Amino acid sequence: MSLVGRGGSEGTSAVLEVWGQGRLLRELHVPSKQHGPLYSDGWFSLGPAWSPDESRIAYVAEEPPTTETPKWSGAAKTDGQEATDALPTATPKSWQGIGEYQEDWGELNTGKKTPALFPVWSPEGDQLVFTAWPHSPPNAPQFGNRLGIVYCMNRPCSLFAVPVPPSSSQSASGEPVLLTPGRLSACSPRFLSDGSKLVFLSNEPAAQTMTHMGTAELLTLDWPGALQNPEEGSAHTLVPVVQQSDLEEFPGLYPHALSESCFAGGNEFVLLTSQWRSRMALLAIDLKTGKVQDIGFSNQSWSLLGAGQGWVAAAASSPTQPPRLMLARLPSASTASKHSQWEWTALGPLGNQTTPDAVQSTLDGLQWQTYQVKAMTDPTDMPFEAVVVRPKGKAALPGVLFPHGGPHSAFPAAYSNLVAFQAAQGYAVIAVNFRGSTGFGEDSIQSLPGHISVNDVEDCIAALDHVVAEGVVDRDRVAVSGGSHGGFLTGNLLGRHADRFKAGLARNPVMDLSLMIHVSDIPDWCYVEAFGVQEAKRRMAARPAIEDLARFKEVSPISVLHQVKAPVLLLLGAKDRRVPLADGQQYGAALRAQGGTAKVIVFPEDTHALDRPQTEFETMINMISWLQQHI
Ligand SMILES: CC(=O)N[C@@H](C)C(=O)N[C@@H](C)C(=O)O
Repeated sequence: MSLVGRGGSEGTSAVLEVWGQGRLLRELHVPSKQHGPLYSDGWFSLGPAWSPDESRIAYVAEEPPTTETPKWSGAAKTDGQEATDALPTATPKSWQGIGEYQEDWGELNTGKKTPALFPVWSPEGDQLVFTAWPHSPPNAPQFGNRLGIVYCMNRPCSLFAVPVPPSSSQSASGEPVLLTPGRLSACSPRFLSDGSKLVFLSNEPAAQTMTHMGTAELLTLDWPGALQNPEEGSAHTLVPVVQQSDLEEFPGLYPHALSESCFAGGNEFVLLTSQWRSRMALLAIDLKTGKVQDIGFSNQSWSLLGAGQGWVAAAASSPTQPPRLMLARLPSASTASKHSQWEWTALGPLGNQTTPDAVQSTLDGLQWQTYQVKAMTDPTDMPFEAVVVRPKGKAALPGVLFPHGGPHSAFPAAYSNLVAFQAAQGYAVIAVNFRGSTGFGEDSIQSLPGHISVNDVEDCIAALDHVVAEGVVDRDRVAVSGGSHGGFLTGNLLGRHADRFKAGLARNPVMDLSLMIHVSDIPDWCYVEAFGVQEAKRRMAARPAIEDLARFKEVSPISVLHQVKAPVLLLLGAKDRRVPLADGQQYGAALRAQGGTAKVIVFPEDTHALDRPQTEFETMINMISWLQQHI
């Protein structure tokens, strides 16, 4: 039977639908006094889950809101008066106050306050295993607020098991057991089908260093041994952190989570999608040896959809090919270690939507290539890459330099509407995976904090010089475009290399860290990236020192605004809690005040990603028109 959870209407906080035999079999209405809204956001929960015998359901929901009736003890006492107890009549009975402000989990998690459970059922159905995030992270005790969690794998988290109470009982029985002592990070618990092991991910380097993303580890715990004897060091590391790797070598793991159905070949493999240099790779990891196989075609980016009943389903795409549904029969245990045994069949476009002929012929007219670029600042021995998408042909084209956000993320050579659209309009889009991007080893990630506005900026220039020298891009017709930290790079490139760019396009850009630090849901990010890991740990404070603000200013685009010559388009989300609206607005106003050209568009309902369908459309139209006007 399958389960669907949805929000309830008046009086109920959730409805759980039980489906079977192609119809709705049962609806369970949960009264709103029981708990708040149901979670199925893919971070705190994937939605409701059956116990192994399908007799019980576990899910994550918001705790009921706390309300408080204000207390008042009558008039203030004057000198010489005897203290009296609060007057019972002084407490209003007919209404409730709103209670103390409760923090939530920041950008994209507005209103989510106390979920902190992501349960999976133990194989016997007698325990729930879950990930818990402490509300005040032990690696950043200096901040008085809860810190944002989206795109932040550095938030400490642990695995716990809690005994499931008997059906007759209303409350949990027994204390939760910490399964991962001694670790700052453990998440995504998944049981092997035979119940012998718990497989999980750890983002230990990110949690230790505070960089928002890092190289992950894959680990196992014996079950139920881990429950009976949870000791530091009892987890077995299957895939360790990779510090650095050569071009053809495995560069480490960068998954966001393990998928719900991630095991293949009985208990032979765990499957996951991970950044591999400038590509998303589909990996099969041998659960006995930890050997990692890249099982997709290397000219595509992959995304695992699920595995089960002898099959693996995945989506594969490239910058010039929208995602296609791919299916492979799971190889038998004896042949699975040979790469050639993974034979994929393309079933057609994902979502069953055929690509219209006009779109297909436009895409057929595009080409893409990944370039290896040499760094010009220290450390020069670290690899980085640029993916160029452009119309077919030999002529040098007007270029759009396109650095990604994060900064510890990457542009994978996968399909992107925005990039394909700009290439289809005659531009060469140069997506730069500068040093510090994910997918190139932990040393590369750690090389950037403390050097932002220098190394990331100079890598973008080196990538641009490289493709100009290759004859791909016309040096005199270049724009720079990016979002968030990519917007930070856009602003810095426009100011620090003003003669190189004819236009700038920035989406929710970080233009002034000394402004952002006070209002963002990730103030720690400003310290780590501006000062570097060690110095950031020494300085971090909820109330930054004057010298800290000076450094934030120094690395920020706002400090080189006076050198900007290009017109700048700013696309901003009014509900962005990561890089608040004021950051882009201040930049636009200051650019105009010095006689420059700024066009500012504010999307009133948008958050950081600017990804609501109409916003995406308007963003693309405005960007292309800006490019056509100015380069
Ligand atoms: C960690 C983080 O959110 N950093 C922002 C400044 C940023 O660049 N965000 C990325 C993820 C983005 O592309 O929006």
